[in-house]
Amino acid sequence: MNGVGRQGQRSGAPHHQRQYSDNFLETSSNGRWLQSAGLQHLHSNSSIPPPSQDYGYYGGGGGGGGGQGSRMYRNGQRGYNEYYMEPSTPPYDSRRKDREDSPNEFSPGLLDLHSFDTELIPDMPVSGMHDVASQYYPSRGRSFDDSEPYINNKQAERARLPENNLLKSFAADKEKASSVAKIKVVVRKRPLNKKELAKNEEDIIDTLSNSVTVHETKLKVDLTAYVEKHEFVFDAVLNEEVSNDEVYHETVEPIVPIIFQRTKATCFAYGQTGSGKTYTMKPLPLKASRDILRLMHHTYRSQGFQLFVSFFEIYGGKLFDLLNERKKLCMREDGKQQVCIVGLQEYRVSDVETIKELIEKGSATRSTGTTGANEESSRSHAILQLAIKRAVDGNVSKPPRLVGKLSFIDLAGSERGADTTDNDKQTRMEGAEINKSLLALKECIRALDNDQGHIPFRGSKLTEVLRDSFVGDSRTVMISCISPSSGSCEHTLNTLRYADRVKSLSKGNNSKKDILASTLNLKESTNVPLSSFLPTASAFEDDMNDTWPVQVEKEEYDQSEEVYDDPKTSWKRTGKLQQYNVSTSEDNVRKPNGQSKWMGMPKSHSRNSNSDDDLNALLQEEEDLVNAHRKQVEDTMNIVKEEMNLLVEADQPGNQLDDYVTRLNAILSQKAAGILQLQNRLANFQKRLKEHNVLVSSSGY
Ligand SMILES: Nc1ncnc2c1ncn2[C@@H]1O[C@H](COP(=O)(O)OP(=O)(O)OP(=O)(O)O)[C@@H](O)[C@H]1O
Repeated sequence: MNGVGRQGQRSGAPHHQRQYSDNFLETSSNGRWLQSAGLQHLHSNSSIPPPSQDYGYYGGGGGGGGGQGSRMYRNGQRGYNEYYMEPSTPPYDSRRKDREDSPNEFSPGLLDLHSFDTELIPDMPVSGMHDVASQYYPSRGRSFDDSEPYINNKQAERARLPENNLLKSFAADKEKASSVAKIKVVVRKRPLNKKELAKNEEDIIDTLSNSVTVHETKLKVDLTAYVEKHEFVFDAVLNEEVSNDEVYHETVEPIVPIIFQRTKATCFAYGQTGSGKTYTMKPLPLKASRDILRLMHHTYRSQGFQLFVSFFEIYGGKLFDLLNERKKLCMREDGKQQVCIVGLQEYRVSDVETIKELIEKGSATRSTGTTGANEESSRSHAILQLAIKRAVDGNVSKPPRLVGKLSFIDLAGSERGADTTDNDKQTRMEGAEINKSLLALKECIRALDNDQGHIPFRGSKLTEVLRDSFVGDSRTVMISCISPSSGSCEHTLNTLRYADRVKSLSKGNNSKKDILASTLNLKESTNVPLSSFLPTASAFEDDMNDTWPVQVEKEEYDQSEEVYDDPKTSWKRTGKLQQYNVSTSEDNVRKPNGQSKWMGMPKSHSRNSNSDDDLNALLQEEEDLVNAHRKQVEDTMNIVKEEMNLLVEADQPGNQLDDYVTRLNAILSQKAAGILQLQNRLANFQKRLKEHNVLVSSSGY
């Protein structure tokens, strides 16, 4: 079964090879993120390296391209540094001695509660905003490296436009930034690995556009096999052929410009052990740094922005500085509930080479071990932060204040109790701690999902760090990594369900898209006999175009019971549902006054809905709807059961197990009550329908 991912979607674009054979000279997408941030004028085509190539620098499966990639990187980098960077040499090299003496060049700063300001700098005037590129080179394709020689008189004149024009340009960037989704959830499927191939494990994941389908083989009581299909829709789904470059384009690239707009952004990878989190996360900070430096040295030139890097891990519930010989760190909360990490060293950097070395050093220091599922498993949560700072009021004698921050979190992999039987005591203890923190993360997600006033961020060190990602003017990208193998089916479903839950958190911001996505997800879990298990692209398309989204959206969003109480209006609204395509009509978006799209359907579509066929179809749809909901509730219960298992793993002295159990029990009862309510509604619906039937036949229809 071949997954068809985003590649297929990009018509006309050259087909990307796997990570190890990336097209190093590919420029078609170089300007995409700039475009998305309204900065397309910075698009480069020549003397600097493209912003997001994968240089094969990091190991793993991508190693094949290392040689060429590294060469390309060095060549390109030279050109880049010549223009923008102070001369730089690696941080721990004796050749650097002269630079190390200069605190401005490469200065590890010891951070404490006072100097590590997690609070963003107040909005500052942007006088003297240096936006040469947007003034001089509005067209795509011009490299900003060679901007100066091309300035002609007209352009120079434009450059002298009053300052309020520059302010407008800044405001436009800001506006563009606000259009980036608050939470973006992306799924990445990795290829089958050697171990899985050796065991003849099947690829059970299909991807199409931004939907992913898991084909779960199950047995009936009479032992006949059948396949249960679980469908999910996310903001993006990346299949096994997608390169790390493409992952960057899809995830981090659009949020890079936003951190100059006083925003904290976080990208984290989630998934079972061995699913590809580290492989996915490792290249991202370097790619982002490259883009940040470009912006700093061009669009925001002379603005006094500085870039700082820090890298630490959470291992066994404790924090360690990965750039300072694993020094133990403390986490504190200040009066404004901002989390500060006392003692964390952060490095001021101004060139990509240095950042690369810091990342490599930190990664090498990270705690890894071997688990049953991954020989080089990350046993900690690693957090790499890129902070943009600026001197307040241009006063360089004062410590610079934080402008924005981009955090990369490579979570340790989740494991089931069943996977850990081969592990030694240490590994099991680590696993318990990892599961405990992931459980705390899920608790927070659930609390946010339920709009609970209290979000238990203090449940673990991990959630304390992640607090920034979910509150205030933040942007979050979650990359859910999944294995394609049949042996990982249960894990994969758990990962996708939680990803789905995180996605639902962004509904408020991105209503139309998310409503559609969310409703489509409710189509998941359709049973099909094994014999009919022949998925095709067209079959998927058919599925996507049916009427489910409309119905489920109503079920999910319409809290107004009166919509159901009036059979007459209900009939008018629901007749010929197939004609309404959720994804295209503005009317379909839920209105602020609580009315659903149903109330706003065009009259011309509301007429001929009185035939028996329609009645039966409607009844069938309603039944299907309730069944789908019931299935979803069952799935939720399965998740809770799975969490119970995690809980047992996390059962360490001092953990408040009872609290967890009580909360999980409450969720279970709530879900059970939900099922009951749905059943009652169905019964009520059927009763009203029968009455209506009688009415319709007696009136001569
Ligand atoms: N998309 C991919 N293409 C090729 N190889 C991959 C891909 N994703 C992961 N791999 C390979 O799979 C193995 C496991 O990946 P990785 O270490 O990133 O998993 P992980 O989720 O970080 O695991 P853990 O949680 O145990 O640290 C590595 O050898 C990696 O190179």
